[in-house]
This record gives sequence, C-alpha cells and structure tokens, in this order.
Amino acid sequence: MSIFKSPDPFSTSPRSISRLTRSSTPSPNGSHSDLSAATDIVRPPIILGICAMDVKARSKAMREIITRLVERSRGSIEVKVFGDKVILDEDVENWPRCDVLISFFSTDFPLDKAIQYVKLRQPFCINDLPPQALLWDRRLVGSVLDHLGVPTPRRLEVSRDGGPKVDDELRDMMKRKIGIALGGFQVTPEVTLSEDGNSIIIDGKVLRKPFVEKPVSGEDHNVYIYFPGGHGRRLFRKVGNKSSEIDPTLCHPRTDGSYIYEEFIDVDNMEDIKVYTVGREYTHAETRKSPVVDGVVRRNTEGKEIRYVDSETLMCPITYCMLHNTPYRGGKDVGGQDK
Ligand SMILES: O=P(O)(O)O[C@H]1[C@@H](OP(=O)(O)O)[C@H](OP(=O)(O)O)[C@@H](OP(=O)(O)OP(=O)(O)O)[C@H](OP(=O)(O)O)[C@H]1OP(=O)(O)O
Ligand SMILES: Nc1ncnc2c1ncn2[C@@H]1O[C@H](COP(=O)(O)OP(=O)(O)OP(=O)(O)O)[C@@H](O)[C@H]1O
Repeated sequence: MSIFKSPDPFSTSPRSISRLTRSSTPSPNGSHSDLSAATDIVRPPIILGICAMDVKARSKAMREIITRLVERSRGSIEVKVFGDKVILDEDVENWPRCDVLISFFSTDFPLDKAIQYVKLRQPFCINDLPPQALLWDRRLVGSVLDHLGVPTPRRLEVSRDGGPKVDDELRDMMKRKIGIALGGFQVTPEVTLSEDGNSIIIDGKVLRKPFVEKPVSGEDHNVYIYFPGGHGRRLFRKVGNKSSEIDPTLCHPRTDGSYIYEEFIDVDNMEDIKVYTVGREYTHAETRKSPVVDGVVRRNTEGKEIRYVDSETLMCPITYCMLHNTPYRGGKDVGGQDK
C-alpha cells in the first residue's frame, strides 16, 4: 500500500485551528505575559482511499490527480492506494480504513468484495459501486439509457441465456434511484437471415445490414459489423497496433451466445468519444479514431493511442444534455459512444 502525504502536513492547513491562549505561568521576570502562546490544534487529515487495480490506480493519469489533490489540500488529505495485493488477497476487514473512497471496476477487480468493504466501513463514496455491475451486461446498459431517455441506435436483442441477471439488492437500488424495473426472464427468440442475406430477422422484426453485433457481456470486446453483400469487420481489444480487421466471409450472425444487434450509425468523421467522468459542472471526455475505420491504432511516442481533448469534446451535445438533464435533439453525428 502506498500513502501519499502532503510535503508539509503541518503547513497552514485549512483543517488546523490556531487558538490564542492566556498563560497562567509567570514569566521568568515575574510578570505575566498577556498572549504568550499560539497553539495549533491539528485535526487528522481526511483519508482518501483509492481502491482500484494497480494498472488504473498507479497509472500516469491517476498519479497526476493524486499529486494535485495532495498538494492543494496542504496536509488535509492523505491518500491511501490499497494496491492489488491487498485488494485480491486480504479480507475486507483487513483493508485500510478511509473517510472517502474512490473505487471502480476494471479487469480482475473484485467488485463484490469492494461492495462488502463499503458496507463494513461506510466511507463517503465518490462513485457508487453496486451500479457498476450494470456495465457487465450491455442489455442492462441499454435498458437504463432507454429509461433515462438517452438516444441510442435502434437495437434488437437475442437472449439465449434467459435474460440479464441482476442481484436483488441492485434491482431494488435501481428501482429506488431511477424507478427502473431491471431484469426479468426472456424467451429465446427465433432468429433467421433474410433470403438475400442482407437482413437479420428476430421474432419477426427486421434489421437491415449494415448492423453491429455485440456480445451481451460488456467485457467481451469481440464486436462484429455485418455489411450488405456478405462481408464484415471484426473488432477486438487492441493487439499491438490493430483494433479490427476485415473478414470477407463474415455473413452469418453468431449463434453461440446472446447478442445485441444495433443499426450501424454511418458518419463522415468516424470518431469515438470516451467519457471518463461526468459531474454537474465538469466532464472529461476524449475522442479518437473509431476502430471501425481501418483497425489501425495510431500511437504517440510513449506508445499510448493518440486521442484528443478539446472544448467540443468537453461539451459534446450528448454530454451537454446529460449534464443539463435535457433531452438530446441535436443533429451532430457521433460514431459510437463508449460505455
Ligand atoms: O475502459 P477502461 O478505461 O478500463 O480501459 C480499457 C480500455 O478502454 P476501452 O474499454 O474503452 O477500450 C483501454 O483502452 P483505451 O481507452 O486506453 O484506448 C485499455 O487501455 P490500453 O489498451 O492500455 O490503451 P492504449 O495502450 O492503447 O492507450 C485498458 O487496458 P489497461 O491497459 O488494462 O488499462 C482497458 O482496461 P481493462 O478493460 O481493464 O483491460
Ligand atoms: N451502432 C454503432 N454504429 C457504428 N459504430 C458502432 C456502433 N456501435 C459501436 N460502434 C463502434 O464499435 C466500437 C466498439 O463498440 P463498443 O464500444 O460497444 O464495444 P467495446 O468493445 O465495449 O468497446 P469499449 O471497450 O471501447 O467500450 C465503438 O467504439 C464504435 O467505434
């Protein structure tokens, strides 16, 4: 576990109170000094816990955030990064205590354990943990977006697994928070391809190519795009400088699992927008080339994929509407919204 502390924890901190006291002890020359001592009562710093996998918690971006927080708090915030070993190997009873918690899921992160920790210690949570489980199932994300009135491409679902699983606590929480009833059993629909091979028919509903086929698992990045005429593009988690490849034979949708089929949104300037954080007065998002364009990942000299942040990114229409809680009515095309 690493601990970030202010370089000078006793500097003029907003959490230390200076109090003037009247001395009751005579001074060496026999007189009483009126104001003889200024005593600092230093409150203990707020402990901010970072409970995320090391690849995120110790990333360059997170280090920037933590360093600034610690410097600007001038001793009033102390940061504890839990670290992979503690998170994975220790029982939550042995995890460090904190007043405020930043915790989020990424690959291999034990979300249930982190939820147990929050129940046990009840820190102030910057981001809610239980709803992060919704991101594991694209069907649940779609339902929440529909419920909130966020526009998404038209989609059809093929559930061969009985439908998304939501645990009772999360279901109740979402009902309370936004009034949505999540989950419910889904019968496996009948799926066929039209005679010309250019449309998928799901329970009588038709979706024409080009369409996008996404595994229901949000952690499965093998997204396929089917184009009219019998070819397609397979997307995958970046491997070196590749993020997708053309498949001249990709014609028939997969039948081995559960998938979402989405209308393919064709836009001129195919860019993805990845929104990292949304607050009431602040949002941070980055754009980069969509993997659909050619599957070639452009990297900078540090080896990171090239991305852009500009004022438009910070105030894209969808982000703007979500921030201001107004329905999206703009005409700007967005070639795929990340998460
Ligand atoms: O969703 P997130 O923020 O958790 O990050 C995802 C993924 O984002 P996505 O899901 O939107 O594609 C990141 O791709 P980017 O958004 O940076 O392009 C990828 O970074 P990456 O491959 O190193 O990226 P580059 O080297 O090309 O810059 C990262 O891998 P980690 O290295 O393990 O952090 C993934 O984390 P996980 O899913 O936990 O494995
Ligand atoms: N309906 C769509 N129309 C056009 N392009 C799309 C559509 N849906 C997704 N895409 C493209 O496919 C990419 C992958 O889709 P999506 O983000 O849903 O999958 P993912 O593997 O979970 O990606 P990530 O992990 O980056 O979120 C998107 O970044 C976008 O470029």
